[in-house]
Amino acid sequence: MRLPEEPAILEVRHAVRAWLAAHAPTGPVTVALSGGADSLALTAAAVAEADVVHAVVVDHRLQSGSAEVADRARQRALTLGCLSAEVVSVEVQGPGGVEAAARRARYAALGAAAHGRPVLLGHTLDDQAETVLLGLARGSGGRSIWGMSPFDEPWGRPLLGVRRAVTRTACRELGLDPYEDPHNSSPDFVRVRLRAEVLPLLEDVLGGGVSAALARTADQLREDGAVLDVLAADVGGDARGSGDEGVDVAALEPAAPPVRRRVLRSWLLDAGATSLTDKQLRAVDDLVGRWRGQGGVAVGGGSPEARLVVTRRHGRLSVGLDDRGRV
Ligand SMILES: Nc1ncnc2c1ncn2[C@@H]1O[C@H](COP(=O)(O)OP(=O)(O)OP(=O)(O)O)[C@@H](O)[C@H]1O
Repeated sequence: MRLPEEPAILEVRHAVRAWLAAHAPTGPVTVALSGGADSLALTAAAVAEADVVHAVVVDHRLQSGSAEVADRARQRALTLGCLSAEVVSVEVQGPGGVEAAARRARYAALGAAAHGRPVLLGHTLDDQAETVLLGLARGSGGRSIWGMSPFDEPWGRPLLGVRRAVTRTACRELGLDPYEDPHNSSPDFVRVRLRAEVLPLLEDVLGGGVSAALARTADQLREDGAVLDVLAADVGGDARGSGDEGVDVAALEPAAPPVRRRVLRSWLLDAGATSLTDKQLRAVDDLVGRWRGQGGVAVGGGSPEARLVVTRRHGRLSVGLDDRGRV
């Protein structure tokens, strides 16, 4: 299908072209197509810009008629010029609520269907702004306000600089009527209320440009954070030794606290810690940077009978299970 030379679809194409040049200059790509405006515009632009495009549509089977919605998206992908288009049905189950379970199932299915190709997702600048605001408000650590990365292999997000309104206009220019997921307008979802109520209010009070500013801030923080990650990988290589030998305090202590906490965080996650809080991480770091012979620090993880505890002995930190009464 030949695309019209209209401003919105040209903007989407430009974004996809720039992404391909930076991350996947040759070869086929997979597009994750929900049938919504963002991924429809993305698919059309990808077909125009990439060598070969395969589309994958995930049917979560959570609403009646979902198979028809998925099949319509599949046919659209073929009409737009994708070389192949398949629907993958998934079983949505497991912990953490339906939304989280659907996301897990979706990413697993998309990853499996991609056969090693980059998978392009239709997240826009507005999605990025919502993600950053959510992370900021929940206070779940610096990393949560980095937002989404343009390329986190295999996941590619070419539209992070494109407004949602542009993808909608692009669909109109293409004569496509995108699927409107009823969840996207249900006030039961925090993200929907952020989109419909909070961000417009912030834009009004602060005089506009809030979404773009949030997205820009995320980009800057992600770049800064990546530098700290590299430093932490270096220090961690010296301090952690091999296997479960624990952490050598002398190798870790000279590093700056944010670097130390990164090393400790990845060590603890590898050791099975879960839901690590900033408070716990700082208490573990105190065993390094503010040592005064204090006792062990319990962190999330372990089992109902025994908790995971970090202790310092003979210049090394170690982590192990301790029964609940002891520390
Ligand atoms: N059912 C689906 N099938 C294929 N791809 C999908 C599907 N749903 C979403 N996607 C892909 O994910 C992108 C983001 O979708 P959406 O914003 O609805 O998901 P989200 O749950 O907010 O994202 P995330 O899962 O990263 O939090 C879409 O533009 C599309 O590329």
